[in-house]
Amino acid sequence: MQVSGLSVALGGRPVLDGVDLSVLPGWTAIVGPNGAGKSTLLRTLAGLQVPQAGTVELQGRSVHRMHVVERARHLAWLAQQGHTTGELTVRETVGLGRIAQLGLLGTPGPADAAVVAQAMALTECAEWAQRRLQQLSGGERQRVLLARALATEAPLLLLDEPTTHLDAPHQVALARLFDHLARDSVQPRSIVTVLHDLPIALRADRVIVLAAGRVVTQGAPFEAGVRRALEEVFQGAIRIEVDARGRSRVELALDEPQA
Ligand SMILES: Nc1ncnc2c1ncn2[C@@H]1O[C@H](COP(=O)(O)OP(=O)(O)OP(=O)(O)O)[C@@H](O)[C@H]1O
Repeated sequence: MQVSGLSVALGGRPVLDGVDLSVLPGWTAIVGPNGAGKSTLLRTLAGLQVPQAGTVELQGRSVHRMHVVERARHLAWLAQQGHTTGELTVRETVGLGRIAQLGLLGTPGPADAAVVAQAMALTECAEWAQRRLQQLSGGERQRVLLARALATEAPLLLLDEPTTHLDAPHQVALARLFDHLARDSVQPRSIVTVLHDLPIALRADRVIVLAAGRVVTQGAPFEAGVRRALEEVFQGAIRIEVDARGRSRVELALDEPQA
């Protein structure tokens, strides 16, 4: 995906200001302070927010000009407050993801059921297949909505705060799942996540630091420029160090006096 000169204004205020970036294969984490424009950027990449200027292209075509079902075949989007119909069961909800491949009128067959079952297994929600969404906790619902996104088989996943509501083991499992999906030998996916959770974000292949509607920097989490940009945009409230294995480790600067 190629993004050029993207500018978005909401309520008469500029929210994104000339954003240029390329979504490369692998896992990309978008991070930055509250109000930086992260969700707006993701919505615009997903074709849901029309920009005042600039383009978002997938394989040379504007996502904003694609028909909604065609777009769903190319990319899956998970909202920060994911929309669900509480009356549906988990299996039915995940099954909705198949509309991306079948269209609105298609009839799912055994191959579709297998994709749905695999998506539920990957996010560990298969054991609730018959339960209704309204009977699930926030974290459980989040995993079902992620399974719905996986069931689309779209090669690009745009996920807004996918770790929200998840307990620590499931956050870790999700980071491993993103690694696994990005490196799958049969069906590798590009994954873009908006994340406040910096320890998870720093496990991504690539980090985009956004502040005040602009890309401050982008690169691998171990790059000094990325670490410096993060410490700066978060105003010294975090410290990032690189460990012996070359991994970036983040810590809240709880014991240091704030300037
Ligand atoms: N519908 C809207 N009308 C006017 N302003 C909006 C609207 N939606 C968002 N904004 C403003 O746009 C800016 C960016 O919002 P956005 O949700 O993209 O930020 P974010 O980086 O995802 O923030 P957070 O980390 O708090 O989720 C904020 O200042 C927000 O108040």
